[in-house]
Amino acid sequence: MSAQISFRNLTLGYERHPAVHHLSGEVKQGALLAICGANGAGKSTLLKGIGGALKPLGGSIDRHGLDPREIAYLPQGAEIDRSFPIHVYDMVSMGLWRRAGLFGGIGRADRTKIEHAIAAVGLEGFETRPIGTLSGGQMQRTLFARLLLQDARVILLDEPFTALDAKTVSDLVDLVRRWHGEKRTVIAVLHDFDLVRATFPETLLLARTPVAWGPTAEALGPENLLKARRLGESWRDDALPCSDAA
Ligand SMILES: Nc1ncnc2c1ncn2[C@@H]1O[C@H](COP(=O)(O)OP(=O)(O)OP(=O)(O)O)[C@@H](O)[C@H]1O
Repeated sequence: MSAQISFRNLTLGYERHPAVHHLSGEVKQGALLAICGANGAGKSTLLKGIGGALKPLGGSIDRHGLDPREIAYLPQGAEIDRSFPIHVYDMVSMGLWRRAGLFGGIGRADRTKIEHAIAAVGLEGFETRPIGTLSGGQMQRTLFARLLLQDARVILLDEPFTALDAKTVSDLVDLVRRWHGEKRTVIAVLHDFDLVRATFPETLLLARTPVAWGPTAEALGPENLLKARRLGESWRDDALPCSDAA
């Protein structure tokens, strides 16, 4: 498989303070990659960099000509405004916006796609529910239905299964497996190592710098986890990029 996303000595951060640095490597087309690491390790920052919301402070990200519309991004739950007055059906239909355009209108074929996506996540009957009244699991199912409609080549998921019950996790993991079977590239930030070991063949263990990147069993081996923990004890949020600190 050829490279979908390549990193070359990448530094990402905020106000010139790096949150991810010295990351080099490539994500192959069709990869199913977990990003693991402690709180503050730079995982969400890296997803934002891949999605293009954050520009590198140093080094580069090469998306190999991928149209930005081909990248779908599911942020952490806390970043989603549930007070926005919108129904499940309309929220899911937003998955079509990038392709149809905001004022493109929704035709009969699109309505069928929306209905299928809602059915695929088990939310039939919830179409007219305001999203503010959904449980956490129902909301996450709604967001996965929106991702289904986005039909993107690359899917970025930030802690997609946090605070969900076992049935919901199992249903949503099935969708991730389906995307993988369709040769889409899926990159997910996850804290549940058992889930990662069972589902994700490849893992990047991050502690601001990459600790390990490869087959999950090796990347999450005891030595790497210990190294990641040690690195985590020495982080400073006011650190400068290495080029400035030298
Ligand atoms: N918008 C921002 N402005 C300034 N600093 C930020 C911003 N977002 C994140 N950071 C900092 O960057 C560092 C990495 O944060 P990031 O959210 O990428 O970590 P994470 O590995 O995803 O953590 P968690 O597991 O807690 O979600 C942290 O020190 C965080 O405080």
